[in-house]
Amino acid sequence: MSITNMLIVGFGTMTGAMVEGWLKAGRPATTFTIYHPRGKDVPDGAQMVTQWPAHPFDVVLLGVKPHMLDDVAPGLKDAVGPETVVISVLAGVELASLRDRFADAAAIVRFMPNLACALGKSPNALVAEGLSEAGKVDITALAQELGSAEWLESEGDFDLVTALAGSGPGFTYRFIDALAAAASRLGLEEQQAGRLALQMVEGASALAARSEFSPGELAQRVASPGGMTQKGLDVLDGDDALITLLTDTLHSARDRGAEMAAQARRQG
Ligand SMILES: NC(=O)C1=CN([C@@H]2O[C@H](COP(=O)(O)OP(=O)(O)OC[C@H]3O[C@@H](n4cnc5c(N)ncnc54)[C@H](OP(=O)(O)O)[C@@H]3O)[C@@H](O)[C@H]2O)C=CC1
Ligand SMILES: O=C(O)[C@@H]1CCC=N1
Repeated sequence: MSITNMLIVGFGTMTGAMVEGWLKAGRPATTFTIYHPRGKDVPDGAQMVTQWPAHPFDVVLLGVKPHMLDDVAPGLKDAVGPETVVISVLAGVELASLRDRFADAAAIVRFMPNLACALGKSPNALVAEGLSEAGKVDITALAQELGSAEWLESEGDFDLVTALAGSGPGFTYRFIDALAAAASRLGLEEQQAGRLALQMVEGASALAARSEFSPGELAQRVASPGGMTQKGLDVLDGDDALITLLTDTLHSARDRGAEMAAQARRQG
């Protein structure tokens, strides 16, 4: 298979970032047809349609909110043909639930990106059923244009991976704000605390991404024995405080994925 046309249903924050990334990676805008019942602005060269297409596409990308799956699935009966790969970024919605709605599709792919797609820096988790070897090559290329392609052997960990890599930016932004708020509580001017926290995280993550050292080793390189950093790390590490907090965070997000999966199963 080779992907020359893609229908996008649900062109919002997430799929908008994906298209931005694909365009930056050099995919032609003419690849993209975007369906919205009331129309909306799309990138130059992409096509906007307000009626359901009457012909099949290479790829149909689902980007509506998970609870809206059944609002759009019936309209896709002609757009999803026997050669079509359906890609879903819907959190929690399982392959089997998607297959229930798109019985004719060649393959179903769950694709979990994050908003860094727009910069080509999203870690993209993937799991599929029905995908040929050639299809896997094409979908891997699509994912790599937005960052990386992390194929999972099975769907069992998909909600956990979603919590880590899909929701993760939300948790990271909260961490940045919390650092700034903490500095502000301790007396630093609020705006300055915000700037320092954000630039610190940007530099630290860029360094970790290209360093020969692991994050743990880098932390040791920052912490002079008996110095300031070690005193702070002792707070984060004591009683596994940070790990416990993040385990609870991922656990809660993952469980919500399971609830959403159950809702999509019930509707099918
Ligand atoms: N945001 C994120 O970081 C991530 C989101 N996701 C997944 O992406 C999906 C979308 O989330 P997100 O982009 O944040 O949400 P948005 O609300 O930004 O996007 C959803 C889009 O769907 C459109 N829409 C609503 N009804 C229809 C319809 N009947 N036909 C066509 N389009 C319609 C909405 O248009 P309108 O506003 O006009 O109603 C909106 O633009 C979710 O399933 C989520 O789980 C996955 C990973 C990360
Ligand atoms: O919050 C959500 O449900 C989606 C999944 C990952 C990011 N946003």
